[in-house]
Amino acid sequence: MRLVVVGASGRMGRMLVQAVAASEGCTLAGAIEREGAPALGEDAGVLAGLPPLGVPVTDDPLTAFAAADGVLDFTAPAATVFYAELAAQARIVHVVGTTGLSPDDLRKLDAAARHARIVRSGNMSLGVNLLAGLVRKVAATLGEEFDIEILEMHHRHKVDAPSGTALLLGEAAADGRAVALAERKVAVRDGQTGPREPGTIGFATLRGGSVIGEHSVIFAGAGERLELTHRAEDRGLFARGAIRAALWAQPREPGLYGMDDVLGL
Ligand SMILES: NC(=O)c1ccc[n+]([C@@H]2O[C@H](COP(=O)([O-])OP(=O)(O)OC[C@H]3O[C@@H](n4cnc5c(N)ncnc54)[C@H](O)[C@@H]3O)[C@@H](O)[C@H]2O)c1
Ligand SMILES: O=C(O)C1=N[C@H](C(=O)O)CCC1
Repeated sequence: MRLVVVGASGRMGRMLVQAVAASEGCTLAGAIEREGAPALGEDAGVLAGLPPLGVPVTDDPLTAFAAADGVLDFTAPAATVFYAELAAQARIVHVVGTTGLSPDDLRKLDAAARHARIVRSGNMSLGVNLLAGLVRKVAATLGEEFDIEILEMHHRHKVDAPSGTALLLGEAAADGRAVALAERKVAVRDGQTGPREPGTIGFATLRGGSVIGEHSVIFAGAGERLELTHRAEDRGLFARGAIRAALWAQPREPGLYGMDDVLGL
């Protein structure tokens, strides 16, 4: 499968280039960065700490997409919406790892998925997607007498909160309780908040250092507390998940898929 990495000089972009180079059956068909990015013109392999791959980083996605079967996109919301339209026009697979998308951005991805095969997930790891299934089940089993709180920590460079993973886990909890997350979500507490409103799903965000990604879903009841935790130890995990998603999506019909589809969960 010929894959283009957009955001090729980012933390995830470099991991994706490494993972494509290491994946049998995959070749790096292009490496794209934003206009003016310092990495333009550099070899994508060298940027990723590999020997040269003969693929220079460019800001010309049209040419790259025309010669590709799929695009791996861990960039920023506006860029992802733009690439979704291009990928749909080129009829290639679009794997979206970007988080922090607004409801309007998500509507645009839905529209693009009428023509494109899009796989989007706030977390491409097997562990987190398994955890989401467990959270759904525990939330359904325990009921509202257990308060649900989602705690996450990431590195100091992360720009969105709550994390895409925290929101994915929140959706799973809400789903387990057959409620809408948008109506139950409490993402900020400050000052005289009053007591906790029953049935809400709380989010707490920590940022610092080089933490790759840690998430705990806490079910706090009267006299006991259940905590389910995932710790990512290597960004390569997300990159390998993205390649798995691209290979899975290649023979599918246009549509918007999740990692649960890819992993058969
Ligand atoms: N879903 C997952 O499993 C998962 C895992 C890790 C990170 N992420 C998400 O991936 C995104 C990127 O994370 P990161 O740590 O690599 O960030 P980063 O800032 O290191 O990298 C983002 C890269 O995208 C580039 N970029 C921005 N606009 C662009 C455009 N229009 N065209 C091409 N490139 C563009 C930036 O220049 C940068 O190099 C974030 O939203 C993060 O939350 C998701
Ligand atoms: O480093 C990041 O940024 C990560 N983003 C995803 C999220 O928002 O959950 C996945 C974990 C790493």
